[in-house]
Amino acid sequence: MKIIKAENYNDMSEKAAQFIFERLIRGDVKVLGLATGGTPVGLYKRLIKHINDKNLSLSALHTVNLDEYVGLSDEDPNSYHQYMEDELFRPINIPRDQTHLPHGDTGDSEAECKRYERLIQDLGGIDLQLLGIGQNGHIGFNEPGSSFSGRTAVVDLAPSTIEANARYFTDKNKVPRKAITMGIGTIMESRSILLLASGKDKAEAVKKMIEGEITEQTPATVLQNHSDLTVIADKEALSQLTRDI
Ligand SMILES: O=P(O)(O)OC[C@H]1O[C@](O)(CO)[C@@H](O)[C@@H]1O
Repeated sequence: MKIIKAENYNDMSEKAAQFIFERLIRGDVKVLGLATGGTPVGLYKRLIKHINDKNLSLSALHTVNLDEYVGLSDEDPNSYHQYMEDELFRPINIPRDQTHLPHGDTGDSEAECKRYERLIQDLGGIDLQLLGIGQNGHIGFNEPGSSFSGRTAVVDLAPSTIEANARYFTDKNKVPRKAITMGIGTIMESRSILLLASGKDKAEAVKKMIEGEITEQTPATVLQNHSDLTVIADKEALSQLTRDI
């Protein structure tokens, strides 16, 4: 595991944008795994600028997102489809049939999970997967207790996750209770992983992820077993580590 310490959120975002952009330019990343949530917003802003300033062609790139809420259509303003349109896809020139997310409203989520898992395999797997981390140590929407060998599946969201994500919804009662998420087994097969964390709210989860016992009760601890994991986190998120970075 490589840990890169950032001064603050902006510094984390710039370091992460550089990290991804360098690998895109080198052609190392043909399939890029993307994340949603508050954490990567600053990274996406900067990545857009790097891509557009350098006129980098993304014509061969495929992206696969970690998750989507069950019950929301692709057009729903709270869907992760719309988040990705707003935060990354619209401002860059990427073929839309190469940006992939699970669909939340197919009416047959089990079949959708199978389709999405197969798609990832058909693309040849993920070269670089971007992750955030939940305060309870979740990755994607894999909540505490999720199997380390899980594949893309429908999951129930933890009450704390519903609470944390309510800030994006006008009505807290409208936060979906279920999501489709890439499984931990699927995520762990990514050839490289980049995890971002910012702020003291994430410090306990980050400490467990880096120094804690590997347990399904804290999903992110499985990342200790990954052979190519980079963590870019700011000082506050790293503040509970017992060792100095
Ligand atoms: O970046 P945030 O908003 O703190 O969210 C952390 C994690 O929680 C999720 O948003 C899911 O609740 C993940 O997608 C994200 O990685």
